[in-house]
This record gives sequence, C-alpha cells and structure tokens, in this order.
Amino acid sequence: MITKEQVLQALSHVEEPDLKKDLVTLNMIEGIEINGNNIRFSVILTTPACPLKAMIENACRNAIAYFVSKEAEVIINMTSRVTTRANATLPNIRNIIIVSSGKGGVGKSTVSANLALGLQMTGASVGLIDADIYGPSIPTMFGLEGERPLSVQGPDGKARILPIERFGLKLLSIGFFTDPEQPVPWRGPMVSTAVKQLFNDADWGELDYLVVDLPPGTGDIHITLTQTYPIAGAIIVTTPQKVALSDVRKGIGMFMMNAINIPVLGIVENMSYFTPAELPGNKYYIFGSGGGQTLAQRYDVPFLGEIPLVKSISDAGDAGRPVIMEAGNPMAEAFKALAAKVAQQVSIRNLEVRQMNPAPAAI
Ligand SMILES: Nc1ncnc2c1ncn2[C@@H]1O[C@H](COP(=O)(O)OP(=O)(O)OP(=O)(O)O)[C@@H](O)[C@H]1O
Repeated sequence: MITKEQVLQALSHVEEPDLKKDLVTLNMIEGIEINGNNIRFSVILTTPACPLKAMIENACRNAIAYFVSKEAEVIINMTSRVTTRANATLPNIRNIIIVSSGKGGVGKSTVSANLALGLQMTGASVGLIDADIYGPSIPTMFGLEGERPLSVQGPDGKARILPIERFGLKLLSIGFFTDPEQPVPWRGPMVSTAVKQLFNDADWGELDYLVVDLPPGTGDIHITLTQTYPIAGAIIVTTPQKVALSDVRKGIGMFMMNAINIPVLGIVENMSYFTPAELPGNKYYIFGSGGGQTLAQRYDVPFLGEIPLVKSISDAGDAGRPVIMEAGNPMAEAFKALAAKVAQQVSIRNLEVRQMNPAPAAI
C-alpha cells in the first residue's frame, strides 16, 4: 500500500532549483490522493511563468519512481500561486515591479509594456502604470491616445479610477490625465501626488504583478514610490553604449542606498545588437558586446537578457500593439523569456524576505 508519507518523503528529495529548497519544505505540494497504484497531487509553483516547470515535473516523477514505486501511475497538476511579501499598504497587489533607466530613450517603456504582457500571457493578473511624466508613451503603445479612464464609486462612497483594459492588461497612464498639446510644468509635490493617485485611488482589483514605468533618471517619483509602497524589486534598462552604462551605475547605486534599499531584480540590455529582418539569425554587435553583463556581475545583480534592435519593435509600438503580441516573431520570444526571468527573480526575493522575517506566512 502506497502511503501519503512515502509520497511526501520522495518529493522532499526534489529541489526547486531557484529557491534552493525542497518542494515539501517550501509547501509546494498539495492535495495528495492515493488510490491503489494511482498517485495524484498538485505542485504549486511560485509563478505561472516558471521556466523550470517541465524540469520540476520530471524530477517529481523520477522521485516517485525511485523512492516509492516504478509501477505507480502519477498524475501531477502543475499550478501556481504568485508569492508576495506582506503588504498592508496595497493588500490586493502582490508584487510591484518598477522599471527604471538612468537615461531617456533606452527603451524603458518598450520593456515595461512587453514585460507586463509577457507576465500576463502566462496566466498572471497584471497591471501597468505609466508614471513617466516627461513622456508618457504607454497610451500610444496600446493604441489608447485620447482615452480617459472612467470613475466609479467604491464601497466607501469615494470615487475610484477604473484602469483601462487592453489585451487582458489593466492600464493607467499619467498621459490619460494630461493634454499632450499642453505639457504640464510638474513640480516635485505635484508629481508625487499625481503618481500616488494612480496607486491609491484606482480600482485595480487583485493583481499578481503591477509593472511601473518610471521616468528616466533618479528623481522625486523614485523616492516617493520606494518610500511609500513595498516594492518587490527594480529592473534597470540600459543600452550598450558607455554613457548609458555609466548612468545605470547611478540608478543601481540609488536603489542600493540604505534609505531606499530596493532589491534590483536585474539589468536588461536593450538594442544590444542589430538583426536585419531578412537575416534573423545574424547578430551585429554594433555598439560592442557584454557591457550589461559585466555591469551586472560587478554589482552582483542578475543579468536578465539582451533585446535586439529590430525595426518591428518600434513599428509595433507605434501601431498600438506591442511586439510580444506578434506570434512567431523572435522578439516576442525574447520578451517572453525576459518575463519568465523577472517572475523567477521576484519569487527568489520574496523567499529571501520571508526567511529574514518569517512572521506572516505570505504565500
Ligand atoms: N529594441 C528596439 N529595437 C528598435 N527600436 C526600439 C527598441 N527599443 C525601443 N525602441 C524604440 O525606441 C524609441 C524609444 O523607446 P521607449 O519609448 O521605449 O524608450 P524610453 O526609455 O521609455 O524613452 P523615454 O525616456 O522617452 O520615456 C521608441 O520609438 C521605441 O519604439
């Protein structure tokens, strides 16, 4: 007779490669049912985008065959529950991911939009805030220029902004509230108040991830957000040119300052190499190669990947349909891989935070 204890014992030999602990210790096994030779259970991954899903499933099957019985018929339900750090400020939002860059024009908004969609395509619920007061580009990238979000009455009687939904994403941009013909001369306190409204006064519902596209550089918004909300981590976008890399150093330095102390989930290098549309296998590193990777090593933060310079990205951005929506486009694959890596880093950081502060069970 196969017992539940035998199954748990076998699965305690399977390690989650990113989290470096076994599946039983991580409480990732649920709903074990045994009926004669049939074993059924669920593995609760920490993100639907887990790039190691197939490998973990395989390791579970091998462990059952080795430690329990070769004859067992195993049915595994691979599912997920996105982890969070305890968050009393915005309890419905499990992870806030900020996307920043030292310099303007490096592709921060392009990365934010495609990352948010990449996370959403794996089954997570995702929101995107465009807090780039100097040049909000999310309305254009999603074909939403001139749109105005509706206002609804919340249960407390207060008005709430309803994010606009597009391709399954919930979106709010500072650009929905400003007139592109009449740029607003923003002052520090105005900026902070306006951006905080996008978080506090909006009806986001339940979100696994909220991606935030920040203005370039290190300014008031960065300080306000990092001091007001529990941020799961920051992503830094750069391009291979030396000047962009030196700006990134300042950005990383800011997040690592004691007073701010936001985990850097990693560096993304955009426009790393040029790929002609007719020769997608050819890569031309016109600005030199390896800069982002070297910087990541120097600061001991993950390198999240290289995004090529491809004309279709900007065409797609201008046409209101981010490139990740184009099935079969190699760029779409690059952004999907990026989303999986980011989700993985969020899970790792959340576990580290829980180990440092084990009081509330945050899963
Ligand atoms: N990998 C790429 N290949 C080709 N074009 C790209 C790539 N990444 C971004 N672009 C284009 O470069 C321009 C700037 O990109 P984007 O708006 O995403 O940058 P940003 O860093 O957010 O800029 P800003 O600082 O102005 O907000 C856009 O026209 C975009 O379509």
